[in-house]
Amino acid sequence: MNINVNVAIVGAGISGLSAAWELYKLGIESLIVLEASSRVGGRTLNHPLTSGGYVEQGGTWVGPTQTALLALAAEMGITTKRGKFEGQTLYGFRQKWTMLEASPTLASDIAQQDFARAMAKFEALCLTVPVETPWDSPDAEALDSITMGDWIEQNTVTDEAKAWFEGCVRQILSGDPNQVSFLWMLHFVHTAGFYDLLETAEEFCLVGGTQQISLKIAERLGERVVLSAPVTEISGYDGSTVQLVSEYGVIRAQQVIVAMMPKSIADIKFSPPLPLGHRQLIEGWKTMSWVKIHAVYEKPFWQGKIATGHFLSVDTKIEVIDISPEDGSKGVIVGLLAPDYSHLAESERQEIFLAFLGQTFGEAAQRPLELVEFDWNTQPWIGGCISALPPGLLTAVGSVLNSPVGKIHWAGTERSSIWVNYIEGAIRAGQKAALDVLKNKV
Ligand SMILES: Cc1cc2nc3c(=O)[nH]c(=O)nc-3n(C[C@H](O)[C@H](O)[C@H](O)COP(=O)(O)OP(=O)(O)OC[C@H]3O[C@@H](n4cnc5c(N)ncnc54)[C@H](O)[C@@H]3O)c2cc1C
Repeated sequence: MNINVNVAIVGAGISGLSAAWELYKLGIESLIVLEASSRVGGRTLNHPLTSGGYVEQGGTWVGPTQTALLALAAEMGITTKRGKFEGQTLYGFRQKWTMLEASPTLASDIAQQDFARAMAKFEALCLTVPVETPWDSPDAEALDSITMGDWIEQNTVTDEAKAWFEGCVRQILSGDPNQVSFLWMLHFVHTAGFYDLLETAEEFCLVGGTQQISLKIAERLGERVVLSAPVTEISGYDGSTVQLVSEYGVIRAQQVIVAMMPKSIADIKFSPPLPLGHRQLIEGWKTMSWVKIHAVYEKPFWQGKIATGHFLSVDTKIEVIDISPEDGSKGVIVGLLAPDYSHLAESERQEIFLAFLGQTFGEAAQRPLELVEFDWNTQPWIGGCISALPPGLLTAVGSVLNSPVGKIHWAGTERSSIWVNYIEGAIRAGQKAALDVLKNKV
């Protein structure tokens, strides 16, 4: 099949679909969205429960400053609900659970003071990194020459503060602080505002799940969204018409938006080859992800008996959060397990997880009605939750991140300068790419 369109979009995650929806509303009806997998939503995915309802395997939470996401959800008629049960996070290190003090004083435990001092220094440094051009930061090269793990090591004195800091970073990164550039990490956090704001990113969920946004946009775009159509080749982007090859057929487009996890772009053959900087950047990304497990119970029997619904163990690299519905109609705990657990057999992983639930929520938590797990580390076409850069790349070639190459524009959450790596960033990057396409006069 041969198809001619004004704009072709590669990837029907929330970024690609936001781009398509923006273009459609602005009068560009000649467009196609090509998606490799058999569903839309990418890193957002609902899973129906046998006991009724659903859980979210991917991106779930929404924060009050994520205004593009809240606006798009409202436009699609989707409302919000409570994100999780109240209670502060307990950090576990060497078998001891600790609540981190917001403002420790000189009378506080030495480790609490150590942690707070390091966090204040980290936040102050975050603010020096421009969100649009992190490579222009003062001392950019020095900051990009070390890992986040190196910086924690150099800036904490006590074992506890070091472990808690690593735990905090692993929580937002879903991976190892020793693999990512310190400059990249500062930029990541600054695009959300500052560290404390990251905690507010779990304030709400969407009723029906975040995948609803993509499903509803796809419904409105109808046949313009084509599933099971991986793009394998993009050619002629330096001329007047771009040609995209997919199992669906050959598509000729005036402009293209590639809205995928950057690492996956390496699977597409470009003719002519992309410029060197773009290739180095695409190949350099690291992808990382938790294994996400939901345990479902008849009732949240632990509520009222324990101090909090949120435990983050630095020792085991497991985090568990009570996300039971507010009306108490069932109990639901979500577990986020570090990528290290991806290599274990499912039964072994679940045994460890259930034992952990028993220790934190009480012995009965070892007997859920249903246990549902999803490992993003092993998914085709996506292969992770977060894309991160190792030391050196952001200063060497980061400046090409958002530059179009001929008729190709880039989207996907990694291209955003606000809430990068979150759904908010994905929507903003999609909407920006749509406007860039329009500026280039379709
Ligand atoms: C476990 C987990 C928990 C998360 N938690 C949160 C959270 O609570 N809050 C939050 O805001 N964010 C969260 N995120 C992150 C959020 O889900 C992502 O930032 C966002 O969904 C990314 O959207 P995207 O459109 O940029 O990319 P993607 O969703 O990755 O979309 C890219 C699409 O491109 C497709 N594709 C790949 N290759 C090709 C090809 N060759 N041809 C055609 N199509 C192709 C893919 O199949 C995919 O559908 C989480 C993610 C995960 C995995």
